[in-house]
Amino acid sequence: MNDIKVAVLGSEGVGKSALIVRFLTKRFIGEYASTSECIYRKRLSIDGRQQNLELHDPCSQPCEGKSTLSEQIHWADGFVVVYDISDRSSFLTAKAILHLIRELNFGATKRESDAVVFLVGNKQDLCHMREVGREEGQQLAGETRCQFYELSAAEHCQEVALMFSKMVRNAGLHGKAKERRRRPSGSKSMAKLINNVFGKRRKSV
Ligand SMILES: Nc1nc2c(ncn2[C@@H]2O[C@H](COP(=O)(O)OP(=O)(O)OP(=O)(O)O)[C@@H](O)[C@H]2O)c(=O)[nH]1
Repeated sequence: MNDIKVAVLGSEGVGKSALIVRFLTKRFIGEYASTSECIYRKRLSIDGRQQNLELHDPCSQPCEGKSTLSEQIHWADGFVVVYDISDRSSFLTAKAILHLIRELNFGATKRESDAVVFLVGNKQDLCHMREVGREEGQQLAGETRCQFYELSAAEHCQEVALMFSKMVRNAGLHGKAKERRRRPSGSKSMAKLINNVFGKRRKSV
């Protein structure tokens, strides 16, 4: 059985951990300790087939053994690139990441690679503080040939689950066939994940 590897990328504080935790536990906890990057593993049944999912949650802070963005891109079969709709600079970072993915992901065919890159505008509940229009997100997704979602990890449980399920399905179908470099990164069990969601700085919203 092949593992499906999905990297959740984006600048600091956009809600990468919140989205992953929402998907894995159905909960929004609000604060996440992330002093190290980690891979969360989950076994899923997709279209009646058992799949092992590995979700990479990078650490935005400098930390020991931290992988580079290029290494993360080479490792993954699929990408969820996240920005915060209330933070324009995070949108610009997402744009740069999408361009790098397109540049480095040269092995995949166009059809394959289009299906496995998602752009996610998170924190949709903060639309009163919006700095990035929905149309801008849609336009960037069109330009970089990826699928676009606006979501709120805080408020949208089902939508977050649907987005990740679609990614897992697409990455399972179109994942890189070539042998990939594996990052020797720490993995966390679900119990450890729940125990680790404390102690991080709080961003006031
Ligand atoms: N209002 C609102 N806040 C959110 C949402 N998602 C995440 N947050 C908050 O944003 C802050 C950062 O969330 P994280 O999930 O830690 O962000 P991250 O991208 O993993 O951050 P790093 O690990 O530092 O890169 C936390 O205070 C979360 O509670 C959301 O959908 N809405």
